[in-house]
Amino acid sequence: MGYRKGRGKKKGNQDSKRTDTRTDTDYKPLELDNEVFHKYYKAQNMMSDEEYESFYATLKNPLPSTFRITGTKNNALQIRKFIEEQHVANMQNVVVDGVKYDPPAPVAWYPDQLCYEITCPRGVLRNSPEYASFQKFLVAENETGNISRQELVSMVPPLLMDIQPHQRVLDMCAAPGSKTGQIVEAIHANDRLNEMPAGLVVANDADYKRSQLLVHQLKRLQSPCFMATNHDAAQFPNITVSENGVETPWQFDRVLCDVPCSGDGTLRKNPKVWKQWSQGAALALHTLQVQIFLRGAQLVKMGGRIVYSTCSFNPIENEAVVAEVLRLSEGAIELKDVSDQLPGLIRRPGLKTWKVMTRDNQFISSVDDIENARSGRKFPKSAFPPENPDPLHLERCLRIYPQDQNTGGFFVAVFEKVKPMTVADRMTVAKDQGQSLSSTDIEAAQVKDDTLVKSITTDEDAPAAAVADNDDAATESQGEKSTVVSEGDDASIPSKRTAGTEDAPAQPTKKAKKDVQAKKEAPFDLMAADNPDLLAIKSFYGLDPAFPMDQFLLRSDLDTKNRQIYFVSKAVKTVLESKQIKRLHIVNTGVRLFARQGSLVDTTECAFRISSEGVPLIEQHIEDHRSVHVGLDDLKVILVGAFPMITEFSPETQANLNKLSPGGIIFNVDVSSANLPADTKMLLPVWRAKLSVNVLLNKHDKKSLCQRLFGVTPEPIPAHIKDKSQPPKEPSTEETADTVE
Ligand SMILES: C[S@@+](CC[C@H](N)C(=O)[O-])C[C@H]1O[C@@H](n2cnc3c(N)ncnc32)[C@H](O)[C@@H]1O
Repeated sequence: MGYRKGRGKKKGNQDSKRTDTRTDTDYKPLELDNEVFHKYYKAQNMMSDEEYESFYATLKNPLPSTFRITGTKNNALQIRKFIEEQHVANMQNVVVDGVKYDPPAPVAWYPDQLCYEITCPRGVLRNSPEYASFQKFLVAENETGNISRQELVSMVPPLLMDIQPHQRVLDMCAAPGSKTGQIVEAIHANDRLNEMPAGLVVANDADYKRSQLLVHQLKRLQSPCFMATNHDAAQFPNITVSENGVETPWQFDRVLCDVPCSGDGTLRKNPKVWKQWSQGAALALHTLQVQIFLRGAQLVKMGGRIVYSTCSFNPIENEAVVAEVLRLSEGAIELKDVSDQLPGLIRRPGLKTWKVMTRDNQFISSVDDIENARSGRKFPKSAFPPENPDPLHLERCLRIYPQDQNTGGFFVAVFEKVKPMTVADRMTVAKDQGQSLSSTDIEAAQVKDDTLVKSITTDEDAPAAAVADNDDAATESQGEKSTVVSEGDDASIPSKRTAGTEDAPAQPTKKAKKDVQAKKEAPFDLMAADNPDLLAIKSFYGLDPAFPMDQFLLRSDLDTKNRQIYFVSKAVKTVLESKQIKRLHIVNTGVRLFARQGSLVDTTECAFRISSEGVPLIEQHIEDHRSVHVGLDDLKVILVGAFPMITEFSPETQANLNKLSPGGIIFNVDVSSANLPADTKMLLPVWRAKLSVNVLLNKHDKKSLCQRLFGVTPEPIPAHIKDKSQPPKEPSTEETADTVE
């Protein structure tokens, strides 16, 4: 159901049009209807007339909410068990105002049933104690990263990418990052004790602010394999990387092109699209979509997989783009038949023919039908159906319609690179034959590949595209000529308040081409393995001798006092060592493992503490001589108190703390008696000062944990300590790490 603030009058015949019926003095219901939309899609013959009525009617109903359980499979299965036993079991007979509501249920086609659907309306969530308790659980687990709220159909593209943990993956249009989250999780699916994550996930977006949102979203996953970049995907740069001493063009095992689109598949979630929808939106985006997909096809390795997706029903953004890129790739990529994957997911075949509509709502079958040459440029030739579609196998595309399984709409197509397409591909073939090229030769040859993408030009007069999300004001101001580009998963965009950023601004396609980087990022400099700080850390914490000491980064604009040390995967390191690294606009990479204590560290052997986000990664690789096993009572002391004295802990913990010299330690908390999913591990970074200790969590995490486990709010940090503390300058961390004696 859609609401917008304001004074606008309802248009059209209200008797024949279904509208949202909620009444609220501040809000006017949005009209859930659009005659041109209806005419346009009815004419596409996507389904029978009867089914079409059901399709159209379903679009007016609110969307059920869905979430997936994240993390390694073992952990995820434990959480599922907990949900079933502790929540679903209690929700079998929820009755609100005389109506019985079904409990949340796993989605049958989702692998291992790790995704749940909640169909009851929002009011029930608030008015049923069982649902309210479940909702509280979801909020807490969402914060810790154990679950992720995401629209169901948006989960499909990453699942069809068939990602293996060692692979290199490029997500070309990634913000706000719902699908990137799934990709990162797939890369870490096999994380085991003493095994370093090996893969690489590059999450690119042309919009710098949205890239920052993405980084914020992905932070909770803390992956050393993750890198965010800021480029127009159609011009994603060519760089070479050294692989076993051989200069090799940088390519990926998997590429996702979840391109900007008109977003009418999200109508159930974004009702404002009803009003904004126009036939021109898809036409304005078609060429950019072709460019991005083509560039993605160039960047995928031989034998690699590329997935193209939109949250639009429009064949101009879907099959027409697929047909054009298949034509341009000259047989190098093939549409894959994935009908055996995700059994149970109802999908319909791609269209082989479709109709194009003019601004005055007339259907035309070819560009030649347009008399005016200038408006002809607004109708790219490739937007029309191909003359001979059969060899393309467009039926292998997946169309997901709302009425089939009560979801949003989505389009997905899966491809494999079967023949060389670029110089990079030809080099791979040559490498297999023991030949190699110099980086200068590779670069010269790459110019030819670049020309292909650049030769596909967008219409200079095309209307600007705007990103549609939950911010009504942002989209209402776009006016008639705007094209709505939906990110599909606005549920996962942090609110302005929590994200501390503005919602995404309009995203004009023309501007997006310019690779404008809004802010100059601090460099991501690799540290020498024998850096004195690293050696001090290694010996103090007892780092495993096999730990890769050459994968640490320093963001060198930070002063020495608050120095932050980050860790990256081997694959990220290889990229950072590229001779052309300056071409890549990196927005973020690396997990912060260590941070230098700002002050009062003279008494310690090592001034670096382990950061909270680094604990899960490092704890398997350090000796446990800096670990202290504690129970829930001790946990309460450290969470509730601000800098509790060592004497406030249990006698056993006091004895253990007294054995340790001042410096960073880890509290290994026994949570077996807490009402948490089985096998929950709780490891907290702590600074042990001479007489007191301090948990090194940011104040929001500390408060949330404290409230969740003990139902109380932590004591505030006394003002005289606050003044002395020197929080690190790294964005978004607010650790008050210093202690006083
Ligand atoms: C459909 S949304 C992506 C949603 C995302 N994959 C997810 O699952 O959260 C499309 C994204 O493309 C970005 N975009 C628009 N033009 C672009 C371009 N030329 N190159 C790269 N990204 C672009 C927009 O900023 C927007 O974030």
